Amino acid sequence: MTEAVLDRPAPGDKTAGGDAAPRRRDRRATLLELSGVSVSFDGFRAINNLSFQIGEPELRAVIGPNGAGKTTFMDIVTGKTRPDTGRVTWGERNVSLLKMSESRIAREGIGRKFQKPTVFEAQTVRENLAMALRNPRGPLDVLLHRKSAAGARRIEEVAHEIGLAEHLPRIAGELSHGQKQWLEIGMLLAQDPRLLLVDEPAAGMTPAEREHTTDLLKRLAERHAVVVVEHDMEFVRRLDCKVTVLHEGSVLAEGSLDHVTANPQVIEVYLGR
Ligand SMILES: Nc1ncnc2c1ncn2[C@@H]1O[C@H](COP(=O)(O)OP(=O)(O)OP(=O)(O)O)[C@@H](O)[C@H]1O
Repeated sequence: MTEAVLDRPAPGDKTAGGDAAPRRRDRRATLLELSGVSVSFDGFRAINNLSFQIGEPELRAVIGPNGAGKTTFMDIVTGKTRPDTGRVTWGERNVSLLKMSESRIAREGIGRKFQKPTVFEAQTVRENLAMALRNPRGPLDVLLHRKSAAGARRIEEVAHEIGLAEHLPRIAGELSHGQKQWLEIGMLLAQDPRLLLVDEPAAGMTPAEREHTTDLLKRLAERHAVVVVEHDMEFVRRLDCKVTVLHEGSVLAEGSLDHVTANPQVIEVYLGR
């Protein structure tokens, strides 16, 4: 299935009437699709006939009260939890993720960032990014040499993207909480993911760090599918993207934040307890 999107013109695009004018872009293809997915833990249905899709590129916020199934959704997509029923398909060829191991799913291009940063504290920012690089080793030294030069370039690129280009020689343990979060996002980027699942990126950040994180996620979503699970509505508002509200393991509402927060059922779920 595809969906039409509005986008900014590409650099150098003279057909769209100037830099500020949005234009209709190629239709966005579905990258990930969950269909009729259910999973129970000891008879309790944590995910209940869940169906939804993520396009590429796209920025999507997934919200919902405690216990709505947000973490379990990510566990299913990354292969940590296997659903009892339903389909989870991926990419142009709609391959099923359900039979793949967690490491195979990661190699397919699905990266997950947990809430708590897990960078290697004793290593430098550069070393952290180097360890994360997707770096298949071939038998020929000459090729290895070329790869390491390319790797160094890629590290610079990623560091620039996450705003840590000036911090590459620093020990990761000395970074601020926000910088560690960006480094970890960079470590995901180093593996060239197509889909990034990001769990509560704004938690514990200063206002300035939150702003940087908003900008970073929005920029990443120009080229990747980015799914942000977040409790903080102000942060979600700033992401300015489509929102999926989960409740009791199903989609309760979907659309802009204004649209979903005007939904009486959503209000009931959030405030009626
Ligand atoms: N391994 C498990 N065993 C038993 N119950 C589980 C397991 N994992 C999740 N659950 C239950 O499934 C439901 C959904 O949990 P989940 O962690 O996905 O919700 P969530 O939306 O991420 O919540 P929160 O916002 O609090 O993190 C909860 O009721 C939880 O207690």
